[in-house]
Amino acid sequence: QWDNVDGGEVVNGTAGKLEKILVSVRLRPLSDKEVARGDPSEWECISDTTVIARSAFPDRPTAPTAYSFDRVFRSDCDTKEVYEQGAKEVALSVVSGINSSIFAYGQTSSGKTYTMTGITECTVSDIYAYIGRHEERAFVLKFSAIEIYNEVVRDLLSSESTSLRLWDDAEKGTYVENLKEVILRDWNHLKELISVCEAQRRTGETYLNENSSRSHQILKLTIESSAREFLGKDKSTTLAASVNFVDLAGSERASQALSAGARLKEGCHINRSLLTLGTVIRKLSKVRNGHIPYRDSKLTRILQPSLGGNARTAIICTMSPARSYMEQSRNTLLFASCAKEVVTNAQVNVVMSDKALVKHLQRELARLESELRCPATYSSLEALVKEKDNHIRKMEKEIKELKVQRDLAQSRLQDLLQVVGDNHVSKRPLASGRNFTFDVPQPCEDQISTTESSEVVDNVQNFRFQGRRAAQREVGSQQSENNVQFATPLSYSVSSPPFSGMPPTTSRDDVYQISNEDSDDVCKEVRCIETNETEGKNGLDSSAIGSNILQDSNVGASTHGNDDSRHGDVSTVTLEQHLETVRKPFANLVEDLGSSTRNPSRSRGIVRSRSCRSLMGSTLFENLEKDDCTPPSRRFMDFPGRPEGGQRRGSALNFDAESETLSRAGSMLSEITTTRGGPKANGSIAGDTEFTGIGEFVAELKEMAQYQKQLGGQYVNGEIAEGTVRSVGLDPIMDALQSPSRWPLEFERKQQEIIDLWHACYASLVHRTYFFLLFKGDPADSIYMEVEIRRLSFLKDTYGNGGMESKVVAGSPNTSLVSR
Ligand SMILES: Nc1ncnc2c1ncn2[C@@H]1O[C@H](COP(=O)(O)OP(=O)(O)OP(=O)(O)O)[C@@H](O)[C@H]1O
Repeated sequence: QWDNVDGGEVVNGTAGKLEKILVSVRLRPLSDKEVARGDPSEWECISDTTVIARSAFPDRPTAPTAYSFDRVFRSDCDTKEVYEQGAKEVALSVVSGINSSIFAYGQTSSGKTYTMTGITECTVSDIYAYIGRHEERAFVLKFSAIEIYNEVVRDLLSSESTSLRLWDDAEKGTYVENLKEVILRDWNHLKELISVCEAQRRTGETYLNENSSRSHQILKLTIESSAREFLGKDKSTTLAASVNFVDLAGSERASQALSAGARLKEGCHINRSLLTLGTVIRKLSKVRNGHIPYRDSKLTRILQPSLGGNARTAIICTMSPARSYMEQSRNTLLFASCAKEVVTNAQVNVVMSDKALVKHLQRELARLESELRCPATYSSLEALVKEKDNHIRKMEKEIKELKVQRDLAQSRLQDLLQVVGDNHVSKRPLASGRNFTFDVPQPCEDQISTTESSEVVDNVQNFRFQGRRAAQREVGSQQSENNVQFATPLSYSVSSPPFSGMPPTTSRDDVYQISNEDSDDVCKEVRCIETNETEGKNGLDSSAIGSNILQDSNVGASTHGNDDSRHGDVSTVTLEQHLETVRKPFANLVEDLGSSTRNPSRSRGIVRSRSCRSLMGSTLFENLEKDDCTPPSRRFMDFPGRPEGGQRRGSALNFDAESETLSRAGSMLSEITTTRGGPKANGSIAGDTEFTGIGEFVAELKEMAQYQKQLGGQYVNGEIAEGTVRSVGLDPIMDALQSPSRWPLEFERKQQEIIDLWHACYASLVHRTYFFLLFKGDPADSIYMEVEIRRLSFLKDTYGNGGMESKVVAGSPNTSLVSR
């Protein structure tokens, strides 16, 4: 290890080595007194590592009698052997720059001083022998000695009996202030000093020991060594370590030592220090991370490095073999048992010479100065932050511009929609199941492509509908092709919202996706004009708008019919042309509506979706509302403008083929009739009451609830009781139903509520309460169908087919569900 530290620059504090405290037990022979009183030897070393009690402990008969340690020494072992096997290796670590400590622990008169004196002599002897063998190094030995008596620290090399204070230092740890440290000249010099210490140490006569050591004694030998080769040179470093020889005061109980007066006081202090030592050892043996009460006694404060710290430690526990001290001996062995679990972390302590230290510090200073002058890392980080800041500012600016552009585009779009709405007198502006889709730049900011958005304003007016539509014979297919699309590169998904459980669409209405490369369900599609599609062939069918909206229950049978008549040539039409085309049926519709509403007060029209408002702006809806544009469904059914053969083509809904059910994934009129009580309703609810809007339905529902209440019905625990109708708690559900464009987002959350609602409705249906629920047609057609499927499935599972007839009829873009 010398070579390691002298070959050049030395790193201070090399990696330590974890090791357990070396613990051995030494039995002394029976003393003359013990022999005289016939106190038998109760302990026996049965091996080099195990000592046993020959008989059980009087107070604790079940306590173990065998104890094992690193080494146990019989009473006939001399101190040299104890040193060789129980202390030497640890003690001599000091010459390698490693701190070490040798403890003697045991009750009074057990042989601690006897043992420690021998150990100290042996160690010093070996150290000098070592020095003699290593002439290449220059050694400096320093000696100091203290005793801790009644918690007072005293310098044993000083004639003054003043109390020395303890100080804590970040580097040195706890040290004794003004402690005399004598540089040893030679081995004889040390012997003299040890003699002085013995003379100075307080002793007193106790019942157990005529010459009892009443204090804790710590002899400290510090060894510093340097390679002579490097002495006085820059490379010179020094190993410095100390070895402590700790002769503890007796660990006996005061009562046993028959202490009184001054001796009792000593015993209290001794035991306090020993108690703390025991606590520290015990805690260290269990957990190293917890609080260790080193500071509870001066003994443990001073010896802290030797107790779980930077030192190698050996403890020799001495004990009397006499039976009369069995309990004390057992306590000693318990302490030893804990001590052997304690781990220390000793490391080589290297001290640089002043010159080496100065040189090292100079190098460190130069390095730091260099970093300050050329803070490459710092500057690069700073530049990076700056760059990011600029980027963020740029993006914020772009976002701002995009928002302006978006608003502008929306505004223009609304104008356009208004134009459409003005002519779209039909009260089904959101013709579901059919597509006439165009992008609405709704606030999907996170999907706005920066590069694309700049073109929005310029291009938004140049929209064209793109797609193929089937020409309608009835209309004359004056427009053979509609290829109108929004040319704006700012596009949003117009695809139908996906959902599970939906049967595949066999000939789903045209769904034209307009530059929907960023298709996402979050972005909504607004269908305000219908187009029809037949694979590969398209045509403009203005009547299809009406046919989509107005269908009677008989149309269902032809829903999946062939659509050859729709085939037409593909061509491009202008928006104006198309608008003109779509105006016609709506105009007819309005005309028709004007005189046909049976109950005008109930024909307030579709309660529109708030989200649709947000999507489309208020203008269209305002117009629709103003026009009272939701026609009675019967009127829709009777709508004369519906072309022959202009069947809707819907998606398949795999419902019971046995029933009168026609499935389609588009919007449709659904009727559920029941054979359980009440007349069969078809197209309207019993009593010839029609509801043409959800808002109206809700109102009616509430009205019915009130009526039911008046009739004595009651709402019991959220369940439908006979003669009652659930009106409480419907609003949130209805609110959801009125926001179909939000359904793709909220469907998962709302669907159970919706199903619950239907459950309630059907429960009421069973009890002859009639409901009519009008779903507004919307892009969320597929979701309607999902609801439909679930509802029908639910009803079927719950009530069975026998009690219910279901009929799903393609027709109106509204999904009207009539139950009774
Ligand atoms: N291994 C031993 N062989 C022979 N005699 C011993 C041995 N150990 C101790 N003795 C003797 O026992 C007596 C008490 O020993 P010692 O003073 O060392 O005990 P102690 O533990 O230091 O007691 P105290 O704590 O009171 O100072 C001494 O007379 C000592 O010579």
